[in-house]
Amino acid sequence: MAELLTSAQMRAVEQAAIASGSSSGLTLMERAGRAVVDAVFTEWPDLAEGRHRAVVLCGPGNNGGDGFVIARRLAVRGWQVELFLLGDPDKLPPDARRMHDLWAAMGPVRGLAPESAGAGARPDLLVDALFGTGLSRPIPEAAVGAFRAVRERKAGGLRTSPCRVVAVDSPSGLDCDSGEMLLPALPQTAGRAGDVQSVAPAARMSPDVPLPISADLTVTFHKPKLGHYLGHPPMPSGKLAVADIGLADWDRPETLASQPPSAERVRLVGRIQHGAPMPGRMWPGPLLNVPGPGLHKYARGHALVLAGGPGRGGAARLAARAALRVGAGLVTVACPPEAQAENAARLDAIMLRPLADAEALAEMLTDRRLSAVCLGPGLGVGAATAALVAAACASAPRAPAPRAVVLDADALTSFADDPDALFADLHARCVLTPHEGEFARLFPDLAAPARRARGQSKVEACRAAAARAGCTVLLKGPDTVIASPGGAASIHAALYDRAAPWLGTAGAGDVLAGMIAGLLASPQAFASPHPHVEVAAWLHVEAARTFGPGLIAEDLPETLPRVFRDLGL
Ligand SMILES: NC(=O)C1=CN([C@@H]2O[C@H](COP(=O)(O)OP(=O)(O)OC[C@H]3O[C@@H](n4cnc5c(N)ncnc54)[C@H](OP(=O)(O)O)[C@@H]3O)[C@@H](O)[C@H]2O)[C@@H](O)CC1
Ligand SMILES: [K+]
Repeated sequence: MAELLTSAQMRAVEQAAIASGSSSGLTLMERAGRAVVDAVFTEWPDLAEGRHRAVVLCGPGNNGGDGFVIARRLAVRGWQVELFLLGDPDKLPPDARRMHDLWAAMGPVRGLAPESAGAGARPDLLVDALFGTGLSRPIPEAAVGAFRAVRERKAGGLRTSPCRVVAVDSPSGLDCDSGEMLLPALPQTAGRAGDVQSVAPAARMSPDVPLPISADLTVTFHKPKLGHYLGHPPMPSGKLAVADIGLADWDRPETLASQPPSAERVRLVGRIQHGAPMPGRMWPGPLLNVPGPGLHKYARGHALVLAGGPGRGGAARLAARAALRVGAGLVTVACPPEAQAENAARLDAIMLRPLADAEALAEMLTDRRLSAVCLGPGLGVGAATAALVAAACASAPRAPAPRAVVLDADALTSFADDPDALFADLHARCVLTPHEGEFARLFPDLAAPARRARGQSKVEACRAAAARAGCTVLLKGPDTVIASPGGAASIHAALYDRAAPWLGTAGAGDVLAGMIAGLLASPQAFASPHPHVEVAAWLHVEAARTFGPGLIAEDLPETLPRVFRDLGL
């Protein structure tokens, strides 16, 4: 479970190292530049041999300082390096100025402008050292223009090799806290492939708009930043490499993957901790609802999944199947009496009970062995569903822990007119699993357009939603965010080498709700649902990736046994 840092947290670690006297800013900058060059050669071994051509674009801060180090190190290897600086050398911060001077003794520093940057033959490598963690507003148009001008240079002579782009710390324009691209409004251009059609001021509003600045490889330092993992593909960072620049001793210890996360640091859900994959018995093993030797099925909990009327039971059956496969000892589907025949024909290991209304649910939930309830998928939008939600939440037994309640789909939308009525029902063992549309109905002021306009990230918005709701909220997307009322937050990113595009299929969300319910049904589950929700998000994507192309929602629960075997469980 890797940690993700905000720009401010990264600066604090850097400052702690410098204040200790163990490292100077100059040393860190030298290590950062060296790490980028090493990462380039690892990624593109053909560049490690022989002499090549590079264009280095340097910005007005320490990101630019790293660029001067890279230029010097490439030139020392015999590369032909052109360097352009945005801004006045006399205004560079001291460490960057020192690196500027070292480079200036080796080669020219040219002012950055699209015209000058566009002249010359296509380089083998474009180094984007314009802006990093210090970005505070949309980048200047000249920076975007110069970047594009270099990229569009024509190949010289017989060369046909591509221009690879490496970004130092982040592709310039990426807000390292929110993942938004802070770009200037650019003029509409005439429909050529790769052209910018429209870029809203200050933000890339749609994943369909091509990015004027992006990288093939981004090399960030010490730990990834939140912004690298927030957003939709294609990710402007391209591929992400994290370079050790000797700051580990000045950082705090990470929370254990098997424990709820702390409120201070956002964590990236996954098996990687301290740069290496954890064995399955360390994570997610301890958070799974697995059979112990000699344990009764009730020791793994009993999940109840509510289903809608005739012809609408498929979503609940998917959720129920997922709850059973993920480890609940027993799963019961409760449906309106008129849908009983349909469900009976489709269920075997999953039990079935008729359920007329909210009053009947309250009565059913006097059975304390029902340790988790999942409701929403296919339930229908309206007052009847809202009443079922109230009954499910109100009947939480106090001991040993309140019953877990997972609310998805129609259970959320039924409160679109009165979200406060939902929040009044919820307790700390509830989990809401909205997609962006459902989230917008419950938290209109935290929805994507509103939060972007305020410069608020998806993580901050989800934290605010969890605090308001008083329970854990999982906000779906390729960059799923999980937040709990105390401020704990995680990102599960189905991005980069964990992309799972075939997960965009009908019913996949119902399966996720069922997986969460199945894990939380365990009497051994933590009081905080957060770490179990993290595991469910991970298993969901892992099952999709394990199954691969052609996936439909039914395949997700059926792939879980293979995922568990692959984990060595
Ligand atoms: N932390 C570490 O451990 C290490 C950090 N290192 C490196 O330092 C980088 C962070 O450096 P940084 O703090 O100087 O910020 P950086 O991204 O260069 O930009 C700041 C400059 O840009 C300016 N500026 C901002 N936005 C602007 C805009 N839209 N348009 C125009 N100007 C704008 C801003 O000006 P101001 O806002 O003050 O007016 C300021 O001059 C980090 O990403 C990494 O590469 C490594 O060397 C070693 C280890
Ligand atoms: K950069």
